[in-house]
Amino acid sequence: MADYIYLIIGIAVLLVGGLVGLVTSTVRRRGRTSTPPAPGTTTAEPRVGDDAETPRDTPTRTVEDADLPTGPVDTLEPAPVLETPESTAGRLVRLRQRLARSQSPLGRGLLALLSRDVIDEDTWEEIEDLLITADVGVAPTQELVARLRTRVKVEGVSSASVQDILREELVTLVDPSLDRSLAVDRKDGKPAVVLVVGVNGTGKTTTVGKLARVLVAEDKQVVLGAADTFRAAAAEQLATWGERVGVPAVRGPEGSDPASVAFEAVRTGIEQEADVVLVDTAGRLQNKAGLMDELGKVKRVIEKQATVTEVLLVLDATTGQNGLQQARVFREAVDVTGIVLTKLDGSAKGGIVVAVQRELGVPVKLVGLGEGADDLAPFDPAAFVDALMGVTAS
Ligand SMILES: Nc1nc2c(ncn2[C@@H]2O[C@H](COP(=O)(O)OP(=O)(O)OP(=O)(O)O)[C@@H](O)[C@H]2O)c(=O)[nH]1
Repeated sequence: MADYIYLIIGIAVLLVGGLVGLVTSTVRRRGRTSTPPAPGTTTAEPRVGDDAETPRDTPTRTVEDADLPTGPVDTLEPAPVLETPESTAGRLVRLRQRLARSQSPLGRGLLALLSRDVIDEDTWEEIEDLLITADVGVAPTQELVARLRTRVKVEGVSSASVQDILREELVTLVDPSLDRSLAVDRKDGKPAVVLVVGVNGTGKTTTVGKLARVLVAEDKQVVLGAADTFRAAAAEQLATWGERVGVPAVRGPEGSDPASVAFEAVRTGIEQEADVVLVDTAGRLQNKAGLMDELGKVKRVIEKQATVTEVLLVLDATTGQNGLQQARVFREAVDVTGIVLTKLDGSAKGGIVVAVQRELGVPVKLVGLGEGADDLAPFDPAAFVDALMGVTAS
């Protein structure tokens, strides 16, 4: 009897052992043949040392409840949605008010002084001080005060006439006769080329981006050239400005020759039959000779293919005399044809418009009035003076 029991136990042990061996080898075989999980995904099977799955609070859905895709699944990236830049007319109305807010202390101050019952020598001195504090510059200030003195003496000082006299004389000072149009039309069957120069931090790259938007709003086809190869982020920044409005940006590796990037950008512009190529440059002011070499070379290289139709110098309105010093250095390095005065929204010293035009003998063509993408406007002397005097309706 005992023999039988031992025999049955023995057979049972063999059977269980065989069964366990069979199951293990099947599992191993399955593990070898299954495809490895895609990167970033987790396997469903727990492994040694794995924690148990966190219990889920939400009720599980049955297959019938789940929303199944009805059509083919689209795996393509959605096309980027291009922005529509604000039209020039629209931005002028908006920016005029901003200009008036920042510049009104000068206009209001002048008007208050000229409206005094008696305008004596002290008053004229106060007027002079006010103009000089607003960065108008000594010579233009003296000129303006001389003209105001004469007219006040001849025409009297009723409050209405004083306002008119001041307005007219300020417009004359800003010089409405200067040609402020931008040379951005194709020339000789080639794109116009605008070289944008200025010290880093003045808002140069931002201005190129904003200007591209102004031109796109005018239905122009634009190509950007990131010839500021000194700072890698500048090229990146410019490319982003371009992408937002569907404008291509030609860039080179960090530290590469700015002239070769400018050349490539113009070549691309010619190939694509663009209207304008806007070239951003690095304006390191380490010394005048270096700056002249760099900008001179960029210009020469561009002109092997197309004419540089415009050289815009970007100046920060908040830097006052420092900005004028920069203007002098750049004027010697390259033929500046227009000035872009940025950050006028952050400075109550709008007189810099007058001073910088006198210094360079070239007009302010554009003004930057904020960090927004469409906060760049053409400079209009009459609108500027109206803003100074708090008149925003014209
Ligand atoms: N408030 C105000 N800020 C401005 C204006 N224009 C530019 N900025 C700001 O000025 C800063 C410098 O602008 P950038 O365009 O990077 O200056 P940059 O001269 O190109 O400098 P790099 O790229 O180093 O060559 C940014 O924060 C801009 O948003 C403006 O009209 N008003």
